[in-house]
Amino acid sequence: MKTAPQNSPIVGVVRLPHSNGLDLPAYETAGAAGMDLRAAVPEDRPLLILPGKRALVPTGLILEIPEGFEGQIRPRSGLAFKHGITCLNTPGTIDSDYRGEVKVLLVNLGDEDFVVTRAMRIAQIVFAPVTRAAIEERSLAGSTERGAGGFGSTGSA
Ligand SMILES: O=c1ccn([C@H]2C[C@H](O)[C@@H](COP(=O)(O)OP(=O)(O)OP(=O)(O)O)O2)c(=O)[nH]1
Ligand SMILES: [Mg+2]
Repeated sequence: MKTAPQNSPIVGVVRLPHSNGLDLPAYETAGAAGMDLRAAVPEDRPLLILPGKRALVPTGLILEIPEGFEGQIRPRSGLAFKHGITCLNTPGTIDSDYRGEVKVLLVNLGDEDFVVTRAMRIAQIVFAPVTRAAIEERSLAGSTERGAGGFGSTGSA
């Protein structure tokens, strides 16, 4: 089953010309959390990412995410495991009011050159509800058992 349940939020997709011919994001399996995103680089101009370098990869897509949701751009574990390719800013945040092209910031943490070819599945996007909080300034923080302890204060084992 590649379709979503009936009550799922509807995300609009607008294609930019350079995504013509590419599959739209879709869940690959019935229980997949993320939809894979494809690289909209030109067929005849693949993108080379040298070891230690980063690149902003176009998807050719504008998303219209409903208010109250966000898109999280996450790495694909296969690319990370096999090639050391991950998203530098993971999880990348796609705001519901963003109307620019979704881009994926890849970094090559491996030892070898990595070539991004057209239609390659480079990352995945997870849609998630967002809670927007209100900030209230206070003069003192209430006391807790943890207090100011952090960064390993409870021990390492
Ligand atoms: O991996 C990403 C992360 C962000 N964006 C787009 C969508 C997002 O809504 C916008 C802003 O992202 P973010 O808030 O993370 O970046 P910023 O550095 O704070 O930029 P801005 O000042 O535009 O908010 O950039 C992407 O296309 N890919
Ligand atoms: Mg921002």
